[in-house]
Amino acid sequence: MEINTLRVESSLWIGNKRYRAALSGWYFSWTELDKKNREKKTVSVRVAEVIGVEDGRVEIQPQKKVEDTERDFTLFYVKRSGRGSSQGGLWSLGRTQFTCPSRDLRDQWVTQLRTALKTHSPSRPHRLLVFINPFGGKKRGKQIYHSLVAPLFELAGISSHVVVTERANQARDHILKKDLTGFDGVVCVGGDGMFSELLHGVIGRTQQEAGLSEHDPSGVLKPCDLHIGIIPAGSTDCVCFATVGVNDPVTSALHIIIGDSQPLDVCAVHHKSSLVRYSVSLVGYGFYGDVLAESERHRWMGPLRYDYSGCMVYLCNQSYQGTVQFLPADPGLSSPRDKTRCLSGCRVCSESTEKLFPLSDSCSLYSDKLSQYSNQSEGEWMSVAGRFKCISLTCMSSSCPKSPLGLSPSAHLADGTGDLILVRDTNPLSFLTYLHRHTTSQDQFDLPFVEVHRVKAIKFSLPPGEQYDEDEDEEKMDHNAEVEAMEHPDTVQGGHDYRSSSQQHLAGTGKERGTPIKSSMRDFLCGVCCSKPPAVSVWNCDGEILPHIEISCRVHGQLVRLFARGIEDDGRAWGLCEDSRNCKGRCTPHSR
Ligand SMILES: CCCCCCCCCCCCC/C=C/[C@@H](O)[C@H](COP(=O)(O)O)NC(=O)CCCCCCCCCCCCCCC
Ligand SMILES: Nc1ncnc2c1ncn2[C@@H]1O[C@H](COP(=O)(O)OP(=O)(O)O)[C@@H](O)[C@H]1O
Ligand SMILES: [Ca+2]
Repeated sequence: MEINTLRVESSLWIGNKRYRAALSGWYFSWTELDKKNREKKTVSVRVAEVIGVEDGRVEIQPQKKVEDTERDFTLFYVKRSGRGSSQGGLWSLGRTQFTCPSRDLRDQWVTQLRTALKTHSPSRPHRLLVFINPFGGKKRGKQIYHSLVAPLFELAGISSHVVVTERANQARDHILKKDLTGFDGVVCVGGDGMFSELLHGVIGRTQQEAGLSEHDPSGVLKPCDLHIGIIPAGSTDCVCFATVGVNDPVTSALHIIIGDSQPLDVCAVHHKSSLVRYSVSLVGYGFYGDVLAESERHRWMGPLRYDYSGCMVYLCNQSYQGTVQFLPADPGLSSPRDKTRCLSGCRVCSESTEKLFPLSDSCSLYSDKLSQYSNQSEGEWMSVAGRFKCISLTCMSSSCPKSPLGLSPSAHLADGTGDLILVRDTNPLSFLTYLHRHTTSQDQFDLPFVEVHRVKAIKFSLPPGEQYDEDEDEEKMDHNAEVEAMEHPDTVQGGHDYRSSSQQHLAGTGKERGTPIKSSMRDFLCGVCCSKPPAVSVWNCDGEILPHIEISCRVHGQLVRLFARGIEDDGRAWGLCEDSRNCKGRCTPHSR
């Protein structure tokens, strides 16, 4: 073996083929040699993407098997397996078994590789707190974690403390109240609802520890240090899809292991002067609110409940009046219609980091932000009033398997802004065109009844005549929730109501609010033709129904960090662009 400060090199075998292996800088690579020592194919692995180096011949799937042969070592690393297919962004565990000329050389390689790993990958987590929702999605959370994720964590030397939740909000409360010393991150195995619990726990805890109130609508929040990991096992899994590019438990586990870090904008939703919830994907009124409210009654259908409810709500053809005020973001930086995609290492997001946290190092991040806010004039609020099919605010693209490019394909994960999409009342066919464009790469904003604005904050209010006392309405809701619980015990699992308190709160309020909550198809269709159209809808906040209608939202740039790196650009950033017929011109060279 030749070792100098820059390079370690020796001959090795893989099976009966001879290779020259070299560890230099950020890469470990091995090149096949023919009998005349001519170089053939080379494989290179980034040291930062090595998962583990083990003595002997080791397998971890389907079961762990170790054969401690003395001249061998096994390298585990990230392998990009979905290139050029519809699974771009998909990672798997690569494994190569090397045979060295002697045991001594094997020990040297293992030591050198492990040392390089520590040097080039200093921010890997060592200890994680994992929450599994056993009822999320297709109810496979426990199985997914134990069969696919735990063996990878073990291989990478990560110790994890696992909590299988027994009730909604258990994960949030655990993060808010329990001792978290020694944990480098929290991980959820579940859907967007489970992620939202971790989000609320982590943000709440960080503000508590900093002595800050979360309730001031114009207050500054402290960015959170504790990273969040998502192992997708839910219904929509939008946060995972939009930050990783695929919904795959192994890919997400590998991003967690190598300590990837993706900052994420968070929208704080307030009613008057109290915090209602945080959101990262969708704050939606009208169509998406109604779909969620309807879908809660069909939880037993699993992920299909959204398609069923989507069709039902579409048939109802409702629209709602209101006034949306918004604070536009700086148009010089980016626009929701600039046909770019926020990809791993995004320029707009990095430039925003400098704007959000000028001259910052990690210690002064928060105080810098505070002074920046206090020095900054807010800009001018704009206002749009009318009747809408839906109003959506999203801090990121909100791409998901149903909509591979998302609600706002050019939105950014970490630029401190959100995209406000206003879909005015229109005929059912035009609205269907709008919805359908979410499933193709056709521009859903290129329709006369749709407008989109990049914003820092919004406020929603009902028309003066439609306003009502929401507090009085909430009392009605309490009564209706009791009736609902008696009529529909199927939504109650294991003695606990599966829905969160705000969902329970709104259950059965179809008469008051614009949700077609009817118990059967007959009632439903009857409701479509006979009943008076409802005046108000509900807000869907990342899959939770909000207990208020008049709300204000503010985007907090890069408030949390995920174990992710954004979508890697493998030429498929526009989803369908390997197929020029479907691309419809949106696959512009500058977007790649
Ligand atoms: C004609 C096909 C139309 C497809 C329209 C797809 C739009 C998809 C936009 C998705 C935005 C997702 C934002 C994320 C929300 C999640 O946080 C949240 C919670 O997720 P979890 O249950 O995993 O915890 N999910 C949701 O609120 C679900 C929203 C899903 C809405 C899907 C609506 C499907 C609509 C189908 C309409 C069909 C009309 C057909 C008429 C003949
Ligand atoms: N053990 C549990 N029992 C009931 N509800 C739970 C439990 N654990 C988590 N939840 C709640 O279930 C809701 C849905 O979970 P999620 O994992 O997002 O699945 P899905 O994507 O199918 O909605 C979340 O809002 C979460 O708060
Ligand atoms: Ca954003």
